[in-house]
Amino acid sequence: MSAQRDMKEKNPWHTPVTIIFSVIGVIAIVALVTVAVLQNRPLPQKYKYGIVLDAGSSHTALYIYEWPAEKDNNTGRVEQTLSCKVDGPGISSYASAPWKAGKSLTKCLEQARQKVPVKRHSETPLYLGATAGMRLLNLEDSSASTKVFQAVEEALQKFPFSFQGARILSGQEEGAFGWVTVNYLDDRLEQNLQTRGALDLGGASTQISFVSDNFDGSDSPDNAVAFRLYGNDYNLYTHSFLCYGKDQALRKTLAQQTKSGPGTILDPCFHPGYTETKNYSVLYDSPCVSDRKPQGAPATFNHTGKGNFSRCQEVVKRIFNFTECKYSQCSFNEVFQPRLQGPFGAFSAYYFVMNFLNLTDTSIPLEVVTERLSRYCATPWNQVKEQHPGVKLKYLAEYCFSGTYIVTLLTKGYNFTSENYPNIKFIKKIKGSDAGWTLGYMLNLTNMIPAEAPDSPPLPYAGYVSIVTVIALLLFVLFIFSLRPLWPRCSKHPQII
Ligand SMILES: Nc1ccn([C@@H]2O[C@H](COP(=O)(O)OP(=O)(O)OP(=O)(O)O)[C@@H](O)[C@H]2O)c(=O)n1
Repeated sequence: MSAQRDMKEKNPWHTPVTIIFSVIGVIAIVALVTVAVLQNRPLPQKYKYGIVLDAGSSHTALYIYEWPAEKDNNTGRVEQTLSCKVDGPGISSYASAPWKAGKSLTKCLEQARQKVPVKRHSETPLYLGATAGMRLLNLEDSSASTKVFQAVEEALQKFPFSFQGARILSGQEEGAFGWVTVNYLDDRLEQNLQTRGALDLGGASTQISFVSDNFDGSDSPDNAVAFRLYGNDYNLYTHSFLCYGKDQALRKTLAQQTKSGPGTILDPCFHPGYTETKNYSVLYDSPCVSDRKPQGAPATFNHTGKGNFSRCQEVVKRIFNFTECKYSQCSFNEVFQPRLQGPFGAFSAYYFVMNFLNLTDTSIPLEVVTERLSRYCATPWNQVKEQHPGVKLKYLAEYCFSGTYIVTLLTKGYNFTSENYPNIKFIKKIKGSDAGWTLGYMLNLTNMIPAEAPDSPPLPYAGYVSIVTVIALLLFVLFIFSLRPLWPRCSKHPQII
C-alpha cells in the first residue's frame, strides 16, 4: 500500500502542475483550430442580380441573372434565375403607338420586382438591348425609333432597379456577346478549352461567330472582335446578316415569287392545301424588301402552298448572292468568312424550328435531314394541323419554309458539309441559362469576366481545415514530448526507494 502511494507521488503525470499544463495546452490548441476554422469559414451565400431585356424583332424577353455576392469578378458562377416572355410583338412594332411599347414591358418587370430581394433592388442593374427589329425601324424612320425608346425608358425608370439605359446593339455586338454567353456557360473561357462557335437565328437578322486559326482580322477588319478573357486572347470572326432572320427571309422569298406573277403565289415552301389571302403590304413594308408590288396588281394576293422541298430550296437560294466575292472566300452577299472551325452551338430560331421538326440530332446525316424535310413539306396542310393541335397556326404554317431556310443557310450560305454538320449542336439552354446575347452583354457591362485569370486561393477550404488540424495535433504531440524529462521511468518492478 505504502509502495503504491509512494509511486503515485513520484509519477510526474500526477502532479497538479503537469495536469494544469496539459489541460491548458489542449484548450489552447482546440481554441486555435476553432478560431482558424471559423475565421475562414465560407460565409452564407448572398446573391447579386442583373436584369437584361432582349427587345427582339418578334418579341421581347426579360432575363434575371444571379451570382454569389463575393464572386463579382470571378469564375463562371452567373446563372439565369428567371425568364419572362413579354406579351405581344417586339417593341419595333409599336412605332405608331410608342406608349404601348413601354406598357407591354410592365408585367415582366413586376415579376422581376418580386423575384429580386427588396434590399437588392436599387443596386440591381437593368439593361435593355434592342436588336434587328429596332435596327430596321431606325433605318426606316429614326424619329419613330427615338419615340419608342423614350416610351420604353419612361416605363423602365418607374421600377426600383438601377436602370442603365436602352440602346440598339450593333450586329457585331449581338454576334460577339452570343459567342461569349455560350463559351462562358460551357466553362470554355475560364478553362482555356477550344471555343464553340455561335449561330444565332432571329426574326430579322442572323449571326455567325467563331474563332478560326486562319483569321486574324486583317482580311476583313469589320468582322473582327478581339477579346482578352481570363488571360487568353481571342480573335473572333463575327458577322450579322441584317434581313436574313427567318421572318425577313420569308418576306424576301415571297416577294421574289411575286415579281413575275399576277395575284397568286404558288409557294413550294408551304404545305399543299394551305391557302390564304394576304395583303401585299405584309411583304413590302420592310426595308429588307426592295421589290415592289407588281404593276397593276390588286392590294391582296392569294398565297397557296405546293409543298415541295427541292423547289422551295431553289426559291430560297435566290435571296442569297453567291456570285461576287472580293476576298479569298465568302459566305454570301460578298461577305468574307474564314474556314469553319470547331464545334458550333445553334440557338434561338435554329433550335425552335429544328426541335419542332425533330431534327436537333446532328448525327442524322444531312441527306436524311433533307429527305425528312421533303416528306414534311409534302404533308397536306389539314393533316399537319391535325397532328399538331397545340401549335400556333402562324408558326405551324411556316416550319416547312423555316426548316428549308435553315438547311440552305447552313450548307449553301455558311458552307457546312456532311462532314462538319455533326459539329453543330442545336441548343436552347446551357446549364439552365438561355443561349443568346443577353448574358454576354451583362457580363461585359458589369466587368464580370476579368481580362486576366483570377488568383485562386492556394488551398480549397477543406484542405485548409485538414492542414490546420494536422499541424495543431503535431504541436500537441511535440508539446507532450517536450515534457519527456518529467515522464516516469519505465520499469517492470516499481522501484521502492
Ligand atoms: N416556338 C417558336 C418561337 C419562335 N419562333 C420563331 O423564332 C423567331 C424568333 O427568334 P428570336 O431569337 O426570338 O428572334 P428575335 O429576337 O425576335 O429577332 P431578332 O434577333 O432578329 O431581333 C421568330 O421568327 C419566331 O417566329 C418559332 O418559330 N417557334
